Amino acid sequence: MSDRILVLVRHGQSEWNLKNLFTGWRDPALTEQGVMEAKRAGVRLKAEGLVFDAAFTSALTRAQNTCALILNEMGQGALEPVKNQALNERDYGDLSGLNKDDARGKWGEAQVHLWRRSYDVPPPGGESLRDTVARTLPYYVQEILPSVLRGNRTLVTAHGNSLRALIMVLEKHTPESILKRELATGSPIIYRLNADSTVEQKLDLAA
Ligand SMILES: O=C(O)[C@@H](CO)OP(=O)(O)O
Repeated sequence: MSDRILVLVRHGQSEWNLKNLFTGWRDPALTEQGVMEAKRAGVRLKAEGLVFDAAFTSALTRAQNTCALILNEMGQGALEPVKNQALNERDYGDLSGLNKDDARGKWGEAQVHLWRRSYDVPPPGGESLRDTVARTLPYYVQEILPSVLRGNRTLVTAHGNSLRALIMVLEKHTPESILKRELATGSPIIYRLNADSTVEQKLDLAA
Protein backbone atom coordinates (compact mmCIF):
# COMPACT_ATOMS: atom_id res chain seq x y z
CA MET A 1 0.00 0.00 0.00
CA SER A 2 1.27 3.44 -0.92
CA ASP A 3 1.22 6.47 1.31
CA ARG A 4 0.21 8.75 -1.54
CA ILE A 5 -2.82 10.16 0.28
CA LEU A 6 -4.71 13.28 -0.84
CA VAL A 7 -7.73 14.49 1.12
CA LEU A 8 -10.03 17.19 -0.28
CA VAL A 9 -12.49 19.01 1.98
CA ARG A 10 -14.86 21.80 1.00
CA HIS A 11 -15.05 24.41 3.79
CA GLY A 12 -17.88 24.18 6.33
CA GLN A 13 -21.07 26.20 5.85
CA SER A 14 -20.33 29.95 5.54
CA GLU A 15 -22.54 32.92 6.47
CA TRP A 16 -23.23 33.45 2.77
CA ASN A 17 -24.02 29.77 2.11
CA LEU A 18 -26.63 30.16 4.84
CA LYS A 19 -27.99 33.38 3.28
CA ASN A 20 -27.98 31.73 -0.20
CA LEU A 21 -25.67 34.40 -1.69
CA PHE A 22 -23.13 33.94 -4.51
CA THR A 23 -19.80 34.15 -2.70
CA GLY A 24 -16.80 33.59 -4.97
CA TRP A 25 -13.80 35.66 -3.79
CA ARG A 26 -15.79 37.44 -1.06
CA ASP A 27 -14.71 36.41 2.42
CA PRO A 28 -17.56 35.56 4.82
CA ALA A 29 -16.86 33.61 8.03
CA LEU A 30 -18.03 30.09 8.89
CA THR A 31 -21.40 29.78 10.64
CA GLU A 32 -21.71 27.85 13.90
CA GLN A 33 -22.87 24.91 11.82
CA GLY A 34 -19.85 25.36 9.54
CA VAL A 35 -17.53 25.21 12.54
CA MET A 36 -19.25 22.00 13.66
CA GLU A 37 -18.95 20.49 10.18
CA ALA A 38 -15.22 21.24 10.09
CA LYS A 39 -14.66 19.73 13.55
CA ARG A 40 -16.67 16.67 12.55
CA ALA A 41 -14.50 16.28 9.43
CA GLY A 42 -11.46 16.24 11.74
CA VAL A 43 -13.05 13.60 13.96
CA ARG A 44 -13.88 11.42 10.95
CA LEU A 45 -10.41 11.73 9.42
CA LYS A 46 -8.83 10.84 12.75
CA ALA A 47 -11.17 7.84 12.99
CA GLU A 48 -9.84 6.74 9.57
CA GLY A 49 -6.39 6.65 11.17
CA LEU A 50 -5.09 9.57 9.13
CA VAL A 51 -2.19 11.78 10.16
CA PHE A 52 -1.26 14.63 7.81
CA ASP A 53 2.26 15.64 6.76
CA ALA A 54 1.22 18.65 4.66
CA ALA A 55 -1.79 20.93 4.27
CA PHE A 56 -2.83 23.43 1.62
CA THR A 57 -5.65 25.96 1.72
CA SER A 58 -6.90 29.05 -0.12
CA ALA A 59 -6.43 32.73 0.74
CA LEU A 60 -10.01 32.88 2.06
CA THR A 61 -11.01 32.75 5.73
CA ARG A 62 -13.67 30.03 5.48
CA ALA A 63 -11.22 27.51 3.98
CA GLN A 64 -8.36 28.51 6.32
CA ASN A 65 -10.55 28.19 9.41
CA THR A 66 -11.86 24.82 8.21
CA CYS A 67 -8.27 23.64 7.81
CA ALA A 68 -7.31 24.84 11.30
CA LEU A 69 -10.40 23.26 12.90
CA ILE A 70 -9.76 19.91 11.21
CA LEU A 71 -6.09 19.86 12.21
CA ASN A 72 -6.84 20.93 15.80
CA GLU A 73 -9.43 18.19 16.10
CA MET A 74 -6.82 15.69 14.94
CA GLY A 75 -4.26 16.94 17.47
CA GLN A 76 -2.23 18.39 14.59
CA GLY A 77 -2.64 22.10 15.30
CA ALA A 78 1.13 22.60 14.86
CA LEU A 79 0.97 21.73 11.14
CA GLU A 80 1.11 25.06 9.28
CA PRO A 81 -0.89 25.00 6.03
CA VAL A 82 0.42 26.57 2.82
CA LYS A 83 -2.04 29.28 1.75
CA ASN A 84 -2.44 30.25 -1.88
CA GLN A 85 -5.11 32.13 -3.80
CA ALA A 86 -4.80 29.60 -6.63
CA LEU A 87 -7.14 27.49 -4.46
CA ASN A 88 -9.68 30.31 -4.02
CA GLU A 89 -13.30 29.80 -5.02
CA ARG A 90 -14.25 30.54 -8.63
CA ASP A 91 -14.66 34.32 -8.99
CA TYR A 92 -18.41 34.87 -9.39
CA GLY A 93 -17.86 38.36 -10.85
CA ASP A 94 -20.99 40.53 -10.95
CA LEU A 95 -23.04 37.76 -9.30
CA SER A 96 -20.99 38.01 -6.07
CA GLY A 97 -23.24 39.02 -3.19
CA LEU A 98 -26.49 38.40 -5.10
CA ASN A 99 -29.13 36.03 -3.77
CA LYS A 100 -29.26 32.83 -5.87
CA ASP A 101 -33.09 32.72 -5.92
CA ASP A 102 -33.25 36.41 -6.94
CA ALA A 103 -30.79 35.62 -9.76
CA ARG A 104 -33.02 32.74 -10.94
CA GLY A 105 -35.99 35.14 -10.89
CA LYS A 106 -34.08 37.68 -12.98
CA TRP A 107 -32.21 35.51 -15.50
CA GLY A 108 -34.12 32.18 -15.32
CA GLU A 109 -33.30 28.80 -13.79
CA ALA A 110 -31.48 27.43 -16.86
CA GLN A 111 -29.09 30.39 -17.25
CA VAL A 112 -28.23 30.46 -13.56
CA HIS A 113 -27.60 26.69 -13.60
CA LEU A 114 -25.22 27.18 -16.56
CA TRP A 115 -23.33 29.89 -14.68
CA ARG A 116 -23.14 27.73 -11.55
CA ARG A 117 -22.35 24.32 -12.97
CA SER A 118 -21.34 24.39 -16.64
CA TYR A 119 -17.71 23.97 -17.66
CA ASP A 120 -17.27 26.95 -19.91
CA VAL A 121 -20.02 29.56 -19.42
CA PRO A 122 -18.54 32.37 -17.26
CA PRO A 123 -20.84 34.48 -15.09
CA PRO A 124 -20.66 38.22 -16.11
CA GLY A 125 -17.25 39.56 -15.01
CA GLY A 126 -16.29 36.23 -13.43
CA GLU A 127 -14.61 32.88 -14.04
CA SER A 128 -16.04 29.80 -15.73
CA LEU A 129 -15.05 26.42 -14.32
CA ARG A 130 -12.58 26.20 -17.22
CA ASP A 131 -10.99 29.48 -16.07
CA THR A 132 -10.88 28.08 -12.53
CA VAL A 133 -9.18 24.89 -13.76
CA ALA A 134 -6.63 27.07 -15.59
CA ARG A 135 -5.43 28.58 -12.28
CA THR A 136 -5.97 25.69 -9.82
CA LEU A 137 -4.51 22.90 -11.95
CA PRO A 138 -1.00 24.39 -12.41
CA TYR A 139 -0.82 24.93 -8.64
CA TYR A 140 -1.97 21.35 -8.05
CA VAL A 141 0.60 19.98 -10.50
CA GLN A 142 3.49 22.16 -9.28
CA GLU A 143 2.91 22.18 -5.51
CA ILE A 144 0.29 19.74 -4.22
CA LEU A 145 0.91 16.69 -6.39
CA PRO A 146 4.69 16.60 -5.80
CA SER A 147 3.95 16.69 -2.06
CA VAL A 148 1.59 13.72 -2.37
CA LEU A 149 3.95 11.77 -4.63
CA ARG A 150 6.81 12.31 -2.13
CA GLY A 151 4.66 10.39 0.37
CA ASN A 152 3.25 13.34 2.31
CA ARG A 153 -0.28 12.61 3.42
CA THR A 154 -1.79 15.86 2.21
CA LEU A 155 -4.91 17.80 3.23
CA VAL A 156 -6.47 20.40 0.91
CA THR A 157 -9.30 22.56 2.24
CA ALA A 158 -10.83 24.77 -0.41
CA HIS A 159 -14.13 25.55 -2.14
CA GLY A 160 -16.98 23.96 -4.08
CA ASN A 161 -15.77 25.04 -7.51
CA SER A 162 -11.98 25.15 -6.98
CA LEU A 163 -12.28 21.54 -5.75
CA ARG A 164 -14.58 20.59 -8.65
CA ALA A 165 -11.75 21.83 -10.88
CA LEU A 166 -9.32 19.35 -9.25
CA ILE A 167 -11.92 16.58 -9.08
CA MET A 168 -12.49 16.96 -12.81
CA VAL A 169 -8.93 15.74 -13.34
CA LEU A 170 -8.79 13.23 -10.47
CA GLU A 171 -12.11 11.57 -11.32
CA LYS A 172 -11.71 12.03 -15.09
CA HIS A 173 -14.92 14.00 -15.60
CA THR A 174 -15.93 15.37 -18.98
CA PRO A 175 -17.28 18.93 -19.39
CA GLU A 176 -20.72 17.24 -19.44
CA SER A 177 -20.38 14.95 -16.42
CA ILE A 178 -18.86 17.67 -14.19
CA LEU A 179 -22.23 19.49 -14.35
CA LYS A 180 -23.70 17.00 -11.89
CA ARG A 181 -20.75 16.78 -9.46
CA GLU A 182 -21.81 18.49 -6.22
CA LEU A 183 -19.72 18.78 -3.06
CA ALA A 184 -21.21 18.92 0.42
CA THR A 185 -19.69 21.33 2.94
CA GLY A 186 -17.23 19.77 5.39
CA SER A 187 -17.27 16.29 3.82
CA PRO A 188 -13.82 14.76 3.23
CA ILE A 189 -12.95 12.79 0.11
CA ILE A 190 -9.89 10.58 0.61
CA TYR A 191 -7.90 9.61 -2.49
CA ARG A 192 -5.05 7.14 -2.62
CA LEU A 193 -2.98 7.92 -5.72
CA ASN A 194 -0.86 5.69 -7.92
CA ALA A 195 2.76 6.67 -8.65
CA ASP A 196 1.57 8.04 -12.03
CA SER A 197 -0.82 10.37 -10.13
CA THR A 198 -4.02 8.59 -11.20
CA VAL A 199 -6.52 7.55 -8.50
CA GLU A 200 -5.97 4.06 -7.07
CA GLN A 201 -8.77 4.27 -4.52
CA LYS A 202 -11.38 6.80 -3.42
CA LEU A 203 -13.28 6.97 -0.16
CA ASP A 204 -15.99 9.68 -0.08
CA LEU A 205 -16.98 10.20 3.56
CA ALA A 206 -20.12 12.04 2.37
CA ALA A 207 -21.39 8.95 0.56
O1 LIG B 1 -21.37 30.98 -4.03
C1 LIG B 1 -20.33 30.35 -4.29
O2 LIG B 1 -19.20 30.85 -4.33
C2 LIG B 1 -20.45 28.87 -4.62
C3 LIG B 1 -20.11 27.99 -3.46
O3 LIG B 1 -20.89 28.25 -2.33
O4 LIG B 1 -21.77 28.64 -5.00
P1 LIG B 1 -22.28 27.63 -6.11
O5 LIG B 1 -22.56 26.34 -5.41
O6 LIG B 1 -23.53 28.29 -6.60
O7 LIG B 1 -21.24 27.51 -7.19
